[in-house]
Amino acid sequence: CSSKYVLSQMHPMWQGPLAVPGGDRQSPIDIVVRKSVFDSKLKPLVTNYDPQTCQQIWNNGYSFLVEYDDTTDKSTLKGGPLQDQFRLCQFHFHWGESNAWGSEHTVDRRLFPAELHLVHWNSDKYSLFEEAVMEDNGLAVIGIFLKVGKRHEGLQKLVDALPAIRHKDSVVEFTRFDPACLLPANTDDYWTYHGSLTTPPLTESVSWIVMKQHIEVSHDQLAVFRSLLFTSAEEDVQKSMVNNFRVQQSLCGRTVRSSFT
Ligand SMILES: NS(O)(O)c1ccc(OCc2cn(-c3ccccc3)nn2)cc1
Ligand SMILES: [Zn+2]
Repeated sequence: CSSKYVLSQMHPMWQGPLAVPGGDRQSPIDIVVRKSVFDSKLKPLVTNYDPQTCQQIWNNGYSFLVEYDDTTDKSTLKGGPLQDQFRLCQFHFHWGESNAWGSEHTVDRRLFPAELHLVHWNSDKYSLFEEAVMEDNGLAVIGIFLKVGKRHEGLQKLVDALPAIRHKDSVVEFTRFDPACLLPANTDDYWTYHGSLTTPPLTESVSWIVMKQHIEVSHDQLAVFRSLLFTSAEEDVQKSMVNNFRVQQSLCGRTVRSSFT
């Protein structure tokens, strides 16, 4: 980007750096459909998730994370735009205080009420997430838009666990959850671009894969997300965990490719 610093309009709740030195591939972005470039070399995504690797669910003060055992290649992502094999380490969501907004990416400026991120790291090249997160081809994140509609049966097990992790830093055991149930029916159609983490440390290490097809969850299921708190049990002022999204960042000349015409 022309400016040396990309001012990230950090949400008030963030302590992170206000400016990212030399940030020219920051996320999220607005996906301008008619400017995306079809790439026939983009393959279908290949996910292989083992529900037995699901370990815990916790509130990290930004979102709630479902964490997977990533010490072996049991839950993996490959194909799509990726050259290497990536291991699933966690998934989490971003959402608004109302159904009118909440997603991080937008499509032709359209906002969705929430967005799911499935976070994977390059296990062909690195041995730990913490290592991969600093490298430019270290991570692959699948972004899936949520719309309010019919109840998502697979999501309910996760929704039922949320009251137990209302406060920041609370964690409960969470097992045998198959993240494949959160994927849309069609995973062949996606946009992909090189970007960054959308929360600190905002490192520019992510191959983003944003699904064209959304999933549906019920109003009540999304309302339980909003019952979570940014704050820990000891704090005297409790703040609802809502609007935990970053605003769109400049494209800085990047091309968004599409796997479909
Ligand atoms: N929202 S998003 O999908 O873009 C997304 C995905 C993953 C994120 O991880 C932050 C993080 C970094 N580290 C870390 C720990 C030790 C050393 C280095 C880094 N731990 N968690 C943030 C945002
Ligand atoms: Zn995220």
